[in-house]
This record gives sequence, structure tokens and C-alpha cells, in this order.
Amino acid sequence: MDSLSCDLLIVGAGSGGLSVAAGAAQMGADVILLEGHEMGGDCLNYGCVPSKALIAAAARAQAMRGAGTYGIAPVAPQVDYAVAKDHVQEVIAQIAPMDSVERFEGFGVRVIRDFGAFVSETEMEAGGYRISARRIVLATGSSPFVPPIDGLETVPYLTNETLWQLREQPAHLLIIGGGPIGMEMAQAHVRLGSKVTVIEGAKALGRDDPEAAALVIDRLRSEGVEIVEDAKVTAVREGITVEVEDGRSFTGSHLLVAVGRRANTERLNLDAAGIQTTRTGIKVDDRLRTSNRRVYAIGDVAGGMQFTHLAGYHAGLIVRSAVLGLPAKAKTDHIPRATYTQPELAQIGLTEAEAQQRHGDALEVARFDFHHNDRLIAERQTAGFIKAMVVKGKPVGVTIVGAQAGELVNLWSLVIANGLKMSAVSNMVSPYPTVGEINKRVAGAYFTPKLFENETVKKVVRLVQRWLP
Ligand SMILES: Cc1cc2nc3c(=O)[nH]c(=O)nc-3n(C[C@H](O)[C@H](O)[C@H](O)COP(=O)(O)OP(=O)(O)OC[C@H]3O[C@@H](n4cnc5c(N)ncnc54)[C@H](O)[C@@H]3O)c2cc1C
Ligand SMILES: NC(=O)c1ccc[n+]([C@@H]2O[C@H](COP(=O)([O-])OP(=O)(O)OC[C@H]3O[C@@H](n4cnc5c(N)ncnc54)[C@H](O)[C@@H]3O)[C@@H](O)[C@H]2O)c1
Repeated sequence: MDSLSCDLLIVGAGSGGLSVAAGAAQMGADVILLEGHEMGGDCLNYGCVPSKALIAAAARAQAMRGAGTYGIAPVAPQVDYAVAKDHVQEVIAQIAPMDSVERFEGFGVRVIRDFGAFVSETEMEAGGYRISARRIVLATGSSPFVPPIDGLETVPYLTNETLWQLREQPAHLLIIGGGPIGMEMAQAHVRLGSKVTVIEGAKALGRDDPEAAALVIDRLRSEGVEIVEDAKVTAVREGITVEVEDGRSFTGSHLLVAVGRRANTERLNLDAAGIQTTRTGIKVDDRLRTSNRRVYAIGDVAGGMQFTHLAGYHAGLIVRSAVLGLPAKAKTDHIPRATYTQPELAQIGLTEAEAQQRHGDALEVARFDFHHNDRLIAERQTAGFIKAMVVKGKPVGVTIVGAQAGELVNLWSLVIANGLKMSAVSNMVSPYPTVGEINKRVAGAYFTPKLFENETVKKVVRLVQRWLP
């Protein structure tokens, strides 16, 4: 077996691994990148990109149904599901060159198309090579968790890895799990003309602010999605029938399993490197180091939040620490998340309930409802609100539900990442009429009681007015 050595060995060419490889190689490090499956990982091939492409197709279909409000004759869209899936594949193909072997070889990265496994604390084997590295970055991502439900293996169920290949339109799609995957795919499919039932063991979108989640759930229901909560699936029978703990059962033509993720650790032979795991992934400290000090873990496999932008953020920290030798600690308070249903649901930092628990009486909550935004009135998309959780003038969390919530939350990452106050947001001037004004208006809502319901301010104003020439 041939030997190779490098400064940085990166395992996994997905959102996290590719970002580390690009940064490290372009800064002069000697980098080897291992990928056992598809370049681009889950996000490009089975996750964010195909799901958002299908959501875009579904939004067009929905717009046709709702055109009457704007004076345009509404039509029932004629959906060709297989062609919608072609669109999904075209979108993937358009982005794929950015994640390709050729592009990374152009940066000077040596790409080996194989799964890597540890053979010692500092060496891995892949592609017929024994590779030793000064530092190793594990960016192996996660896979769909398939729970041990009785009978599940006897039916042809779908996961986020197989859904994109399905070309026949599901007549009735059953979805187990009302998390982000379940809810995004439920709305996309009902809009594309399938009947959809979501069977959720607890509460749909249960990690989110309940009031914000309710707005999304109500909208999906009004579009025809059947959402069944407190319905833990215990068995699946041919047909396809899904059975719930309390005796209810649901029959459909297709079944999507979306009940969470499991970290991709099994091929790595972590024991050979003395690397410990937790229930959710590889155990890391706040510098993303594993229990083997020369090995880092980033992105989904690190067992925390699971988002492409988090993997990208982790990658930046690794370039800082493993490439430049600078200290870099991972924080989570400025990491947003967004679920791309319509209305969208975005969160950064603490929800109101979490902030109340952590900060008690010091918490102030400012709120602005979307139906006061003139642009959204013009667009007729006024369902939604923003809530900012503020402690001593600084936001500690923001919840946004409504049109473009995922875009609106960007600003709050800037604010929280840089420790800015609400005054920084209220100082901003937004062009009128934009949806982005909502962010300024919630800052305004925070200051309104302080300025307009304040006796001291009123006294000062009366005094100034008396003396002004
Ligand atoms: C349906 C769906 C929709 C999503 N939508 C969004 C979204 O809208 N926004 C968002 O931010 N996130 C979204 N996500 C989450 C996002 O896809 C992940 O958080 C992100 O891909 C994680 O990046 P990663 O680098 O950790 O892993 P990945 O991108 O999955 O990359 C890991 C790579 O490692 C490879 N690998 C595994 N083991 C080995 C080994 N031993 N040797 C070599 N290679 C190995 C895998 O083949 C894979 O290519 C979505 C996920 C799903 C499933
Ligand atoms: N827009 C985005 O950023 C986006 C979109 C999709 C996925 N993702 C990422 O992918 C991850 C996984 O998403 P997900 O939706 O698969 O997982 P999830 O863990 O967020 O939700 C799974 C849901 O399934 C339910 N469940 C579990 N077992 C069940 C059973 N036996 N019967 C019925 N319900 C059951 C859970 O109560 C939970 O609500 C997300 O946490 C997120 O990090 C992100």
C-alpha cells in the first residue's frame, strides 16, 4: 500500500469539508480530501438544493391557483411531476461544478474518491493509500434516521436520499415526522397536486416558537395538508398503511420517512483513533476538537445543529485554528435557522420561552405584525410577525414567521454576531416600500414605549418647546 502525507486530511466533501478544503488549499496548506459518495454531500444532492428547487416549482403552481385576487384568471395548474423532478436535477447540475473534483484540484487539493477509515491516531486508509496528516477534519455529515418501526422494511418507503428520483406523482403521500423536512415536503407535494398526510409523534415544528409554528401549520392545513399530531407511528403495513400508538391508521400510496438524522460515523473506525461519540454524533469541545487533539469534527457529524451554514461557519473556524494556528471557538447564538414553507419560519438565538426562562424579568419582547408592512399589503402576503427578545438593549433572540422570514433573519445574525444593540437597527434607514422595513419597525416597537409613554421625555419636550426660538 502506498503512503501519502499532508498538512490537512479532510474526510467528506459536503458543505463543511469543501469549505475547509477550499480555504486551506488556497492559503497554501497541503490538503487531501476524501469523498466516498457524491461530491457536494447531502445539501447539494439530497437536501437543501433539491428541496428548495421542488419548493420553487410548487410555489409556481400555487401562484396560478391564487391569481384571482390580483385580477388574473386563476387556473388549476397542470403539473407534470416528472418534469418538476427534471427541474430539480437541472438545478443540482447547475450548482455541481462549484463542488466538483476538477474545481478542487484546481485549488491544489488532492481528491480521493473513497470512504476513509482510521488505522491509527494520525493515519487513515482510503483509495488504496495509507495517509498520515498533521491534522484531520471529519466532515462526514449525517444520513436519514430510519427508526425500527415494525413492518417498515416491508414497504418501499422514501427518504430524503430517494425522494428526488421518484418520477411518478404520489396520489397520497404519507409523511412520518412533522419537522422541517416533513413540513417543507408536505406543502410542496400538496401544491403539486398530491394528497398529503403528515403523521407527527409530538408537535409539528415542535422546536419552534408555538405561535409562529401555528401560523405555518394553519396555512398548510388550509392548503389541504392533513397534519396529525401526538401520533407516534408504531407499525407500517403493506398497502401502505401507517399505524399509530393510539390505534389510528392512515393509508396512502407513498411513504416518506423524515424523523431526524443519524451522524455518519460508522465507516470511520473511530476507536482506532481514540475518538469518542455522543448520542448525536462525535464528541467535540468548543474549538471543535474531538477527544483526539489532532482531529476535528464539523457540521452534522459534530452532533449539534444541522445546517449547511453551520457547517460553513465551522469550516471557517477550522481554517483559523488548524491552518493559521489562531484560537477559534464555536458559538451558536448567532446561527439562524429557517424553514422554507410558505410562510417561512426563521429563528435566531433564543425563542421567547427560552429567553423568559434564562432572563426572567430582564427580558423585553418587541413585536411587529406583518400586516402593517405596506409592501406586503401590496403583495397580499400579510400573515406573519416578528418578535425580538431583548435584554439590556441587545437582542438575545428573534423569531420571524411570514413572507421572506429567511431573508429577514440575515440582519439579526449581523447584529448578534457583532454584539450590536437595538439602536443600531433603528438607526438603519430602509428603502420604502420593502419587506426589510420590518426589521427596523420591530426596533421601533422596542423604543416606542420608552419614548412615547415616558413622562420624563414628555416633560423634557415641553421644556425644550418653551425655550426654542
Ligand atoms: C431534505 C433536507 C433539506 C435540508 N435543507 C436545508 C436548508 O434549507 N438549509 C440548511 O442550512 N440545511 C439544510 N439541510 C441540512 C444540510 O443538508 C446539512 O446540514 C449539511 O449538508 C451538512 O453538511 P456536512 O458537511 O456536515 O455534511 P454533508 O454535506 O452531508 O457531507 C458529508 C459528506 O461526507 C461523505 N462521507 C461520509 N462518510 C465518509 C467517509 N468515511 N469517508 C469519506 N467520505 C465520507 C458523504 O458521502 C458526504 O458527501 C437539509 C437537509 C435535508 C436532509
Ligand atoms: N430549512 C432547513 O434548514 C432544513 C430543512 C430540512 C431539514 N433540515 C435539517 O435536517 C434535520 C432533520 O430534519 P427532520 O425533519 O428529518 O428531523 P427533525 O428531528 O427536525 O423532526 C423529526 C420529527 O419526527 C417526529 N418523529 C420521530 N419519530 C416519530 C415516530 N415514530 N412517529 C411520528 N413522528 C415521529 C419527531 O417528533 C420530530 O418532530 C433538521 O433538524 C435540520 O437540521 C433543515
